[in-house]
Amino acid sequence: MEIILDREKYYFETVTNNKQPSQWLLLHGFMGSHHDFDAVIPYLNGTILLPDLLGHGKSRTSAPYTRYYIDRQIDDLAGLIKQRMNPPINLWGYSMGGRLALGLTLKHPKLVKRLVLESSTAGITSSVERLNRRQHDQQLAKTLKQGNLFEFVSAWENLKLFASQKRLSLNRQKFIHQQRMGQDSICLANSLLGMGTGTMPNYWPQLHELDLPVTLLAGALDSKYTKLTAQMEKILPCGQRHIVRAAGHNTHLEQPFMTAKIIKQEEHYK
Ligand SMILES: C=C(O[C@H]1C=C[C@H](C(=O)CCC(=O)O)[C@@H](C(=O)O)[C@@H]1O)C(=O)O
Repeated sequence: MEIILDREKYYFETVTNNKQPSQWLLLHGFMGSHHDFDAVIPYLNGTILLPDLLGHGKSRTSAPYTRYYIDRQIDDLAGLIKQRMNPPINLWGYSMGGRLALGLTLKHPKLVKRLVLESSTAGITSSVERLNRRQHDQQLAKTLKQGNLFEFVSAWENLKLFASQKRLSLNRQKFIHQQRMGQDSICLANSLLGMGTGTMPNYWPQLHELDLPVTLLAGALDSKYTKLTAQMEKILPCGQRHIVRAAGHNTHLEQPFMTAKIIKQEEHYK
């Protein structure tokens, strides 16, 4: 299905698992798509909306990088929730999708009743680190703008962050590789420039405002995001962190059953 949000065409799919009233909006990560959560969806209850985020999958655009600013995308997704869902909803973001989900919940708190942040962050607090990250992302964007998608994806897949994915079945590795190789390199470059981790606001000072249940997920093999989620849990009034054993950054891909079990276990209490 497609929807026009602030003059941009978004593609999304809807899965209805059962007659449970739960509503989920699932936001994929960088270079992902609505297929990102295929392995975990069968374990969820109710109705699940899966958009391709701006510049990803079938939501391609010729818009400049400024259209990707997180605040613009937050308002796009708020429009999707208001027009196609019955808020407040359950919102689950993975990695880049988690940064977007956090920003959406902070800006539109009435739309979200529960937030799940998988392997995500509230941004970079140090202005020097932010500048360094922006410069790093600009270099990555330059590679993509030169059309070197294969070179970019190969380097990305060899990041330490994704080392555990080399233990996945060849089918699963092929799935995620093809999902990345199927992207538009110019759109990816603009996504990095417009809403990279160094460009987004620093949300850390606002975390204490979130009075809704927040489930924090991190893979036991992902040392960077296990530390980041521990810091977030200390600040969040209703934060609950779970470490997914035998998983790295992408817990829903590497351990879909355990990831879903944690999500549903928390659902029981809320
Ligand atoms: C490389 C780092 O940060 C990137 C890693 C994860 C995020 C992401 O969405 C990855 C999705 C995937 O490939 O499965 C990405 C983002 O938030 O946009 C980060 O830039 C790092 O070392 O933190």
